[in-house]
Amino acid sequence: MALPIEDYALIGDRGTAALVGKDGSIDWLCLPRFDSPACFAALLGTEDNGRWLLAPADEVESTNRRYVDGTALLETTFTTAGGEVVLLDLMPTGDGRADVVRRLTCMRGTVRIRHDWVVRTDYGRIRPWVTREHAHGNDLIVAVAGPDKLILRGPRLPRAVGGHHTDEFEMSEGDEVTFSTTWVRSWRDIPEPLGFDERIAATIDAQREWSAQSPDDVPHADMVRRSLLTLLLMTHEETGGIVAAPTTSLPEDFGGERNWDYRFCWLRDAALTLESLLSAGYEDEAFHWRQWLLRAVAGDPADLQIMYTVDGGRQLPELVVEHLPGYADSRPVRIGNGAVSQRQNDVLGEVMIALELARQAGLDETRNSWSLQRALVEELADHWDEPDNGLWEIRGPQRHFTHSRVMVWVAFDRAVKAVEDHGLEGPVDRWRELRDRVREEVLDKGFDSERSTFTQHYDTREVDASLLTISLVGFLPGDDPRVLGTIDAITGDLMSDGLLLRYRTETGVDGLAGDEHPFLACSFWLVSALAAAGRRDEAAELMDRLCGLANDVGLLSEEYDPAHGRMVGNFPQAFSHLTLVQAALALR
Ligand SMILES: OC[C@H]1O[C@H](O[C@H]2O[C@H](CO)[C@@H](O)[C@H](O)[C@H]2O)[C@H](O)[C@@H](O)[C@@H]1O
Repeated sequence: MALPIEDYALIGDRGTAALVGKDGSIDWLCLPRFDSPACFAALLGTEDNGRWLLAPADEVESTNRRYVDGTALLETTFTTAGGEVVLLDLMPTGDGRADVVRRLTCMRGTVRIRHDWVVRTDYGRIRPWVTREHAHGNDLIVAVAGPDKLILRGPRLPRAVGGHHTDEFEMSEGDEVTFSTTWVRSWRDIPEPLGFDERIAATIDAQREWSAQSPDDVPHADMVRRSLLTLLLMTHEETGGIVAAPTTSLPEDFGGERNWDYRFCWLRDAALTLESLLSAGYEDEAFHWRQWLLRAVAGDPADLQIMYTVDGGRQLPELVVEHLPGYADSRPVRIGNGAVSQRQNDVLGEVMIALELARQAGLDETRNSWSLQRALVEELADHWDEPDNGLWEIRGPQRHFTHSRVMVWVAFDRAVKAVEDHGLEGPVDRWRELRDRVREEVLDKGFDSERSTFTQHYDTREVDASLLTISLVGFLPGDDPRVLGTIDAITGDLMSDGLLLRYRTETGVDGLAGDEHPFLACSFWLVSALAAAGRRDEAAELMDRLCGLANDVGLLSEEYDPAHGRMVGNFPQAFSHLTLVQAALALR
């Protein structure tokens, strides 16, 4: 059975990423890309759905984990009655290969190690054909199934027992062994072995150099650095696509149906990620992502999707993986995401904010990049008053969500600014007129003057935590009485054990059964909104609490269950980490 979500840590090579458990088992890995089928899928099933374990065979007295400073290399220290062994896990970056490297070093005494290599391709369903071979001067194990070939290398190879490859061996103080699993397309030759020391050193150097730019003058600077590195791991190096999370179907409600696939590039999540990276001083990523965006949305602006595959593809149909029981029995396990065909009117606003920040950071518009933005704004100008599914991607009826309407205002506002402040060309009078019209409409229809709060949509008196962004995007000042009233209404209605829910599911607005837990990004937005309102002490106090919810290696999932002190939902989630960075910057 899978571990609690918080007992996993992330390693990755910016092509894909793996979850490594505190018990030394890699329980989730999709190869070669974030959205490829998993070949280790024990996270959503059992060991028989694929995993790679390296850990003491004897009882472990204590386990300590940390990332090697300034990097995403994971070090797990296991202490047993007999001694201590350190497991280093990484996926080397920058070489275009797909390898997982695991190095065990015995620091003290004697430790017996258990090795279990279980490859199951196609999301844990297919047992590959496994053979022992000899190539490049070494024995190795090769697992082949359909398009996939996985190669296990190491000084001591496990033997086939009941569909697993297992082994036990003893390590004494000073001993070191390094194993690797390499993925290639099944029709390719077995690649050269890695120079482990050189690849480990190069990966450390590259990640340290990148993370050294992370701001030090912010509260929780270590968490900010870890968040930025985590966002980097979710940015596909070759294409520039940014995934919302590297997992699918970690439940929002244990045992429930709220299980979604996040291994795709949402324009919203990616634009917000970019906004955080730019605000923290990372500018190179902006160019890369803008190129991804230009390719992904190229074509008729009417065909704009709210999410794409990592390479900008448009097909991600939502399917159910029947053979996986799901994390903590939470069915269905889904791949693909039906929200792809939704109308979400906020998305262009988020994209325009990110691109405005990129301009401010000195990234010049090319003829192509501006004409695309202009075409998208024009498309919105023709459809700006249509109802939508909102940023929470509700599966109930479409509505005029106030947050979406505010973000429509943002899209026109940033388009106007592009003309006024950056000298770009466009029908600015039309955009200005629409901007002002939608603003009046929001203030009229999206505000409940009796309660002195903005509302979730135009036909309700309910609130929604997304309304906290109203001041953050510049629609109203942070200390405007309507913003302050909204903060109070949201904290009054949506607080659960000191953390914010997105909205009240009891109203049935989202069209789903079951309930959910506080959504961490909303509480980070509250930190930013309180800071903008001048309530810095409250903001700082909440920020301290939120940072304290991260697991032992600084990672956050999508939601948190305060009653049981457990992480919930896909993990780690870009939304949580990017709003953490924004909140820390708001408190700078
Ligand atoms: O809550 C129902 C919806 O949950 C997912 O959407 C959430 O995650 C997205 C990716 O991080 C984020 O952009 C969105 O704002 C969140 O609500 C899921 O992708 C949807 O299919 C689902 O309806």
